[in-house]
Amino acid sequence: MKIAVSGKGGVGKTTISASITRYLQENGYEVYAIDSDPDANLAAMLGIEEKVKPLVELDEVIKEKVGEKGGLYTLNPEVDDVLEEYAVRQNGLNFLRMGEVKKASSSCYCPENSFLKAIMNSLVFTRDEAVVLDMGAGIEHLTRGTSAGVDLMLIVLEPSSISVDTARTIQGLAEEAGVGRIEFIANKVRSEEERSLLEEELGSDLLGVIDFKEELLRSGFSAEDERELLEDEIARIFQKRDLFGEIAEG
Ligand SMILES: Nc1ncnc2c1ncn2[C@@H]1O[C@H](COP(=O)(O)OP(=O)(O)OP(=O)(O)O)[C@@H](O)[C@H]1O
Repeated sequence: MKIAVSGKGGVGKTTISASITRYLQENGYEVYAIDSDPDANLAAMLGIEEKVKPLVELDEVIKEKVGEKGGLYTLNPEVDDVLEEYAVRQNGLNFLRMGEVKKASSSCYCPENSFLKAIMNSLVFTRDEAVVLDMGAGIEHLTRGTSAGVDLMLIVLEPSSISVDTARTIQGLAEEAGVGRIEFIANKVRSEEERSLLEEELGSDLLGVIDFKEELLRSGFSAEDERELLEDEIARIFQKRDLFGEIAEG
């Protein structure tokens, strides 16, 4: 199962990706958490301190494994040299980092795209494995190639019309790209009024709502504390609707 978390900058994608990663891990999945945003701190939120080799270096290796014409490549957690070299692994969690992509021109995301494409389309995962991809803000990377293999696109938004508009744009691109399921999570909701407006606006596309956590405004919160705060909310959303189970069942 491949899950991508997207949305406008700063809406909470990384915190939500980290919470989902832990939720899935606690529910018995082998999780591959991939940080595709060079500015994000998914590692810190998952309590990972080790340096992780960036996956952009792996582009050639993937091409070699799947062949120039494409093909399938199954990551094997027991023996895989790729995981040994590029992942930090602990108890059912494999943390991978995309790394900084040198942009040849402002519109070229070639190495990142080709790797994302390989990982999303060529890698085969079993029912007990889940990929959680924390996507960078912006929509340039949302092409057919990179999104076609995604089973679930979670679009995070805040209660603002700009954030809702961006979410709808991402939804359109993801639909065009052939993503199987697309769901919205509204984060940082401060009042019943905001909640009702979002419910009205998004209808059945809205999977769940997470309240604004005033605690996070206080200093002294670590990245892990931050994730823990949202983890219960994520558990509540996915206990109400077992989307992961539905996807695994096909
Ligand atoms: N429910 C919430 N209540 C209050 N603050 C929140 C909530 N969720 C996330 N935040 C805060 O919002 C900020 C941005 O969160 P996060 O880094 O997860 O967003 P992002 O979408 O990944 O950002 P970027 O696009 O910059 O990578 C963080 O300071 C985080 O603590």
